[in-house]
Amino acid sequence: MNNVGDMMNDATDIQAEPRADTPAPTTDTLKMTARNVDVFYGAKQAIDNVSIDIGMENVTAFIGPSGCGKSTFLRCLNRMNDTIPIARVTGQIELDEHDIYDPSMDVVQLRARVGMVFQKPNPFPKSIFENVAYGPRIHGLATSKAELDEIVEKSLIRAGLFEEVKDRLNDSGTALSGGQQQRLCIARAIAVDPEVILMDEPCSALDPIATAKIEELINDLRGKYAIVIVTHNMQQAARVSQRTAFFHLGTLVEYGETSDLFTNPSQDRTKDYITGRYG
Ligand SMILES: Nc1ncnc2c1ncn2[C@@H]1O[C@H](COP(=O)(O)OP(=O)(O)OP(=O)(O)O)[C@@H](O)[C@H]1O
Repeated sequence: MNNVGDMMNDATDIQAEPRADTPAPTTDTLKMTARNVDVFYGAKQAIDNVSIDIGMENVTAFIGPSGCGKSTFLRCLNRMNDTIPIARVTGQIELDEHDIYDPSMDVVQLRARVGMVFQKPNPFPKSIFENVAYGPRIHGLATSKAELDEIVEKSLIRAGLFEEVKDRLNDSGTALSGGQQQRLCIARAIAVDPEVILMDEPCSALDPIATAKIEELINDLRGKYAIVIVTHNMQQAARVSQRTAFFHLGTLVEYGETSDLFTNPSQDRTKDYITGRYG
């Protein structure tokens, strides 16, 4: 299925699944779980009692109107909110059943295991090679130059960029096109061997062709990493994800199979959103 319209047509083929009330992706290997998560910025509450399970095999999309808390919640999953002084997170979030907010958790390691790709491509002002080599080097993943070269090449191949840059690895990463820069950022995340990749509107700064390439890449990476993507674009959620979580006003309204949520939402608020009544 390629778009929401196709889904509507194919609605009769879709298997019924447990719905919003359960946070569990029933057929996936569980990778991350969040329970009763609240996030406050100072006195303002941005996330209210969110519980969700993130599976390994499927891409999970977070959708919802602007300001509903999608990015805030995404950033909880690798403690990126720690970098915002007024942000306070309560509740429990586990990665492979280990509490990521436990004081013994090494946040640098956590962010290698749970990598992040941002809205605006943000390569370091260094060469293409160095952008990818930096993480493996600081995490001690290569014992020789040959090993480091191999990691860089493999990561660029996996990010679908190698063919375009193999003859100019010493050129600056910032000289690439926006779409190439975003794939470089994905290669950078991949290079430290993550288990989860969080993507915060990774295509919002890209043109349609670059967007299509990133979506194709997400499909290729599915199953190799648990992938969570925040997107404003419902067609994109339908194209790349198998699970969708709909957020509204800081709450998780509904979470289920993407095909199910778009064709047969269980909540009125989800229905209003996907039919364009607000947002
Ligand atoms: N650093 C911050 N300091 C204070 N408030 C913040 C901060 N970041 C987000 N917020 C507030 O938290 C709420 C949720 O914002 P968030 O960016 O998570 O929503 P979103 O659904 O990702 O929105 P968008 O789709 O527009 O990116 C909003 O009211 C926002 O103003």
